[in-house]
Amino acid sequence: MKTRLASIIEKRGPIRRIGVVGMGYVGIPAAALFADAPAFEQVWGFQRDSPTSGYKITMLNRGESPLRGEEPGLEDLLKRVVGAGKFTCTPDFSTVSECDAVTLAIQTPFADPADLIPDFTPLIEGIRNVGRHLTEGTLVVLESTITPGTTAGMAREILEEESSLVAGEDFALAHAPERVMVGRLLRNIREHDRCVGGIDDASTQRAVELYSPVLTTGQVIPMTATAAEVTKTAENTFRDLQIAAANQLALYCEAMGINVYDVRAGIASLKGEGITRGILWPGAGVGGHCLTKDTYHLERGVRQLGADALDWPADVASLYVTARRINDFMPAHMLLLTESALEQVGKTLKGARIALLGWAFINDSDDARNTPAEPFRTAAIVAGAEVAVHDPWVDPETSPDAPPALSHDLDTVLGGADAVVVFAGHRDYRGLLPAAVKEACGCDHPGIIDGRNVLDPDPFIEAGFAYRGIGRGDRNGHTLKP
Ligand SMILES: NC(=O)C1=CN([C@@H]2O[C@H](COP(=O)(O)OP(=O)(O)OC[C@H]3O[C@@H](n4cnc5c(N)ncnc54)[C@H](O)[C@@H]3O)[C@@H](O)[C@H]2O)C=CC1
Ligand SMILES: CC(=O)N[C@@H]1[C@@H](OP(=O)(O)OP(=O)(O)OC[C@H]2O[C@@H](n3ccc(=O)[nH]c3=O)[C@H](O)[C@@H]2O)O[C@H](C(=O)O)[C@@H](O)[C@@H]1O
Repeated sequence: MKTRLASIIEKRGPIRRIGVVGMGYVGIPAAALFADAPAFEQVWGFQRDSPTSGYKITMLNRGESPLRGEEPGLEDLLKRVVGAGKFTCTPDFSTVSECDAVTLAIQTPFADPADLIPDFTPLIEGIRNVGRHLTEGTLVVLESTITPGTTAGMAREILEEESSLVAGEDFALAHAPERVMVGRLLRNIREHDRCVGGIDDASTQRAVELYSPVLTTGQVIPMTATAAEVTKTAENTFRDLQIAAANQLALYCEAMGINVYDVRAGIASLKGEGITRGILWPGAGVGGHCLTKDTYHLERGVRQLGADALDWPADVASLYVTARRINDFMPAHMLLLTESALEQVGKTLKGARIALLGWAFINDSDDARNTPAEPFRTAAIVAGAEVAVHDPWVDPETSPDAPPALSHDLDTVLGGADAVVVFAGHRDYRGLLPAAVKEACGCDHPGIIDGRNVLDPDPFIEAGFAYRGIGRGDRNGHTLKP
């Protein structure tokens, strides 16, 4: 028996006209790829004309990308689809009434990182605007990373309230999370498998029809909307968990006086017969706007959807939240290593000048969102140190996350430093030479603290540095060379 919705969709025919709400890192490449697919005839990018992002509308209608950083292929693709008249950006939501499908890729930050409650205000505004112009048979897809239960809960309620239509009967509703990484947005959308979940089968099938034409090697994986929400938040939760396991092992190896990278190589050598130990890399901490929040979306989801049904051992904390605490501890450990190196040369954090190398949260990138270098810098200043920051990738003028006095001049930042602390594994730091660093610092025994295993300790120790490294229990207790 065909459902009412399936009949309405059949009468409406194939998806031809698409709306994408939110012209950001996710929405722009998604809209451009929809516009480039022969299956579709028109795509609108709905971008609110806000003081911080309204400028994107004009740029996009000129075929220019407003995104920072290199995105291979994006500018050419935008010029092609804008030139062909297949993509238009607009702040006018009334055009939603012409769309067969509308996706929402709006940011979902935390109002205050301390309470880890998501700020859904922008998303709610977007959902409301879509609801106001929603027509029968339209598919609505949430792409933002959201707390499990949001699509079938809050989003459904708002859309129904604004449209006076019923989800699952008059319109289709689904969640299709994005798995892109900045710097490879187009490739990731085309090649990653895409989890797609509707609130019912007809919604799921309609969403499969929407995403299939833009995938090249990726496959569509159909499931329910809530399962898709859990998939997205859990895959980042598991990555954060794996990193925390590597960080815990690094702390143990430091305490036992051994080299964690030897242990890591040993563990990773166990392969074959389906046995793999995907051990990730320990480091100075976990940043970004995904791994730092998605665990808490998952935790909130199980509390909202399954609190009464959850069977869990008494007085045992969530493994996932514990992993977050371990990763968030790493900047404090970096400060302890810095203090230890300074003590070895008769200095204290108080009054010391620290050269912090690498502000971005990820190697060779300008993205500094939630960088672990921030809590380190704050704690070092509270302890009485002066901190100079170097990062050749982060633009002090345009990056919203740049610290005060960030410099691109390494010698200036190193000048007078009592300790040099590597926080991001930028390729720029892999070639640091002890003699040059020592000359720039201008003291006999600088401290060198390696948070990303980019330096070979021995040449620095031989040159008289007080070396410390994450997981380098085999070197952290070295004697100071003259
Ligand atoms: N950036 C990334 O690498 C990834 C992001 N995600 C998720 O995708 C979602 C979007 O993230 P980004 O694209 O990075 O955010 P973004 O901040 O780059 O883009 C969001 C855009 O939506 C616009 N916007 C906000 N409220 C609006 C409204 N009511 N109406 C119309 N436009 C509105 C903003 O002005 C902005 O241009 C988030 O939930 C994020 O967690 C998921 C995977 C990867
Ligand atoms: C499961 C997964 O791989 N999720 C990816 C993740 O990308 P993200 O941009 O957050 O970068 P990331 O490589 O996870 O790094 C996050 C942080 O973790 C640190 N990190 C990473 C790997 C590692 O072995 N050790 C480590 O300390 C990095 O230095 C960085 O500070 O989150 C993205 C997202 O959800 O936006 C997602 O699209 C990406 O595919």
